[in-house]
Amino acid sequence: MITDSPRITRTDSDSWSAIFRPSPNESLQEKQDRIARQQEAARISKEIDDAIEKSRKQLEKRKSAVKVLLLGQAESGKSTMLRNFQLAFCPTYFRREIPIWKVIIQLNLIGSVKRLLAIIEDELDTSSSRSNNRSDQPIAGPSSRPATASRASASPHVSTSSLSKHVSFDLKHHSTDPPLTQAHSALRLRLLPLLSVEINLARQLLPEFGGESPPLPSSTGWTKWASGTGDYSSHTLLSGHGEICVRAGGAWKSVLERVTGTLRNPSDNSEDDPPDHFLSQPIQPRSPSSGKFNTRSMRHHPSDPTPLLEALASDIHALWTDPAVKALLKRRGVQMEHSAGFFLNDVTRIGQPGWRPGIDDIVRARLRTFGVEEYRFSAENGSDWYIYDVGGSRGSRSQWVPYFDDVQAIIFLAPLVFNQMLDEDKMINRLEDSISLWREVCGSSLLAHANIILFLNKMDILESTLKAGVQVKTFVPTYGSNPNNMEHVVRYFRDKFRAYHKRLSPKQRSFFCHGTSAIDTQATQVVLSGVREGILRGHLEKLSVI
Ligand SMILES: Nc1nc2c(ncn2[C@@H]2O[C@H](COP(=O)(O)OP(=O)(O)OP(=O)(O)O)[C@@H](O)[C@H]2O)c(=O)[nH]1
Ligand SMILES: [Mg+2]
Repeated sequence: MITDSPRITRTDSDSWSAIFRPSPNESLQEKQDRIARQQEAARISKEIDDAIEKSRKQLEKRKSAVKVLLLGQAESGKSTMLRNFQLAFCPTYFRREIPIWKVIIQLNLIGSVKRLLAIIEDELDTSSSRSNNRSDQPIAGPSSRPATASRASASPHVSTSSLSKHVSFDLKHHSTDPPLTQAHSALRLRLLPLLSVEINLARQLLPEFGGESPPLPSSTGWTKWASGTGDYSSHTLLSGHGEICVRAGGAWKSVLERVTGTLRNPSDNSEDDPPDHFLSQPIQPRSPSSGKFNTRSMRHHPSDPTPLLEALASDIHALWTDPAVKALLKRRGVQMEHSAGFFLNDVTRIGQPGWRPGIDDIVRARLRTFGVEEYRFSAENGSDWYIYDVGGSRGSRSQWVPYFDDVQAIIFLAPLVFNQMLDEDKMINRLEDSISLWREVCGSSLLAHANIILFLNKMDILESTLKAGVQVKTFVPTYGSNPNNMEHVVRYFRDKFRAYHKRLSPKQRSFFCHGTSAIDTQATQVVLSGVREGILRGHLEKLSVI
């Protein structure tokens, strides 16, 4: 049956050696050609052997590397924590990405303007249909139409379930509220070009521009530019977040590098930055004038939002600080300051020529993750780290499972935002969702071998919420009459998380918990330093190295 195999092998090898066998009457030129062919074949063969050896070594290295998974609901701060890792593990890489973050922040700002304009337009439409026969001044007065508020945190009336599910707003008319006027309408028109810039950039980023839902994350690739409605074709002002989404891969970075004129050749080693050091000191951003990304001297790419933002910064500022707009937002229960990627208060600074984001800006930027992004860091002690950043929205969670396999540690981010609802389901309280996700992660048999480290994130938001007098018991009836202060609230929820961890873990494991504020990079680096040591120690113990 298989008797002809040796014959095939012999024939192959014969024809192979025949290529290099000198012909009986070989001329000098033919001899030189033959030797050159032989040398080239040997070179290619060695290259293949080297490549095989390299991937074998890489596989070995990967097997012994530390793998950490960042888990948590959308907006829990996973990617922000990753940026803190980058700052600590590889500041050079972090610094190189500053121009990219500049565009993201600019787009976050444009997203907020877009949201503001949508609310104003809605108000103008409502009032013009109401007062068709009235004079033009004022063109809009107070209206009681509820806005499409993204975050439910103001004056809530809540239901009675364990954590509140139903929130409505106190929408009172105030006849003393300043009305919208023609001036607002004019301002709105002046700001419209910002939307074109956004659309232009989306065209750069999205071959599937105008597509529907975010693309599947399994293949590497493209960024999804999502507005609240997913309608990019229209220049009308739409409601919704205008939130930027990226899909795992990294091609989106090249697009933004092109737009910012900072696209570098991967083989370019002319970087004058010092090499990365594991957990080095936080870096200071370069001053605008010293950096090679100085925008003043640069000719802008047509999709670069910088020139338009520089030109319109004062208009945006005027709109944002306008008393009539403030009153309108208040009436509609919209608290934009609490939205992720909120930069309206910084518009004057961002609109200054040559502005370059600092670390504090970058950790406040919002870029939604789809799929799973893998990041590799090399520690100065020789250990290799793989950190996986996942998309946390409810629809993305099934994609986490393949990464559970050989992960050593999970950093689970649970923001104690007891008075906020999920973006993807406004009926579900964020903290309630975090707790049920925590229960699933703790109880997963696939993760039985992994250490789970809980970061109670967004401590700064908890603090300001409690300071504002928002009562936990309003949203979490079981909190009862416990004191409404940081110490008691944190302890209450930490104990809740700890109890589930103990009860649901398939086998006994230690409970690690830290209160964090991922936008406070200095404090976070101290936490990460301790966490890194702990993870590495556990990992080495498992490998029986120590
Ligand atoms: N105030 C405050 N904001 C935070 C904190 N951590 C993260 N944020 C902000 O919250 C927003 C969302 O954070 P991300 O890191 O993008 O959230 P994520 O968990 O990666 O979300 P997905 O990618 O959708 O899964 C960003 O604008 C961050 O700047 C924090 O501790 N305090
Ligand atoms: Mg993310």
